[in-house]
Amino acid sequence: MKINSNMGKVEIRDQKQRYGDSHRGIFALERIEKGEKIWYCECGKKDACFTKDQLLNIIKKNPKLYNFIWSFSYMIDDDLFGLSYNYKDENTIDECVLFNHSCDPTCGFGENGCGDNVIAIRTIEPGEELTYHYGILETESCLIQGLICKCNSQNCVGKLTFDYYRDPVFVNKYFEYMSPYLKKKTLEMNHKWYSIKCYVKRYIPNDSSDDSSCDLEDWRKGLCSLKSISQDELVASFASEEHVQEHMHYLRHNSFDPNCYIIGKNVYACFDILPEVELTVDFGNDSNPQPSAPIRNSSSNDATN
Ligand SMILES: C[S@@+](CC[C@H](N)C(=O)[O-])C[C@H]1O[C@@H](n2cnc3c(N)ncnc32)[C@H](O)[C@@H]1O
Repeated sequence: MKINSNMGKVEIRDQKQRYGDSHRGIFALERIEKGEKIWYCECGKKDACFTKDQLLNIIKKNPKLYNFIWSFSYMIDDDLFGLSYNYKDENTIDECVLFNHSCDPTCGFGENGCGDNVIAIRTIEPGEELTYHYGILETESCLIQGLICKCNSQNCVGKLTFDYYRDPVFVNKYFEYMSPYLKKKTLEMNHKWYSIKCYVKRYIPNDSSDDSSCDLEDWRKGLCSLKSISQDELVASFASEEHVQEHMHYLRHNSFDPNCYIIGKNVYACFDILPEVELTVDFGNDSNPQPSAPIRNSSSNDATN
């Protein structure tokens, strides 16, 4: 198998005993020093990109692609996933997609993020597996949310929740090794955050095809529930009321039957909301939307996740 490593210090080994049928992993053949560049990867530059809905539509039409898409798509932005152009043939561009996750990883992304290189974050001895923490690449709305980790490390968390970029201890340890997207998400936490119950979704225009890598940046973005949200539960919170103004364009105006309301810098649910429902607020005046603050009893709301 072709190795796109700069050193020939690594090889691909069978890992079906740990992860299941047809799983592989990347292993060190020689000692690799902390900070060494291990892998030059072209995926970020060459892969196609899709929204989650597009990926799910592709799988619906072609269920045999389920495992491939689940394993080899990765987040590059809000509701945007990179995937090999050759996905229909279940081929990847680069073997860098064979890095497995570990809760005690040996690698991270180098200077230019996952689109460029993977580096050693500590000394790696011959025979050790090369892994990175998937929390430096994925968020709560990734496809592999809830993956049961089999890394076997002492600090393995078991179920992977992918909200690690919200955790200051994790960020302190891994920020420099995160993908550009996760770095951006982490920095956004200083002025806004959406709770782990919702995510920024890209709404596909009705006339666009499922599997084209078209100009996704132009698609309308909206805040969407990821899980069930209970009445009066906190949905999103911002650093200040000023920041609500800055980011509220993600919340769609709905004067008839909004499912959320805003008090100060916080957004709450008007009633129980099911997963995959767009979150809306009555901003009052459409032409100059202002956060509305219907009188609600918010005493039971907690401004934490
Ligand atoms: C990017 S692939 C990694 C390469 C994969 N082992 C293979 O050979 O196809 C990601 C997939 O590998 C598996 N995987 C990687 N790390 C894992 C871990 N720590 N625990 C359980 N499964 C893992 C999961 O199935 C995951 O969706």
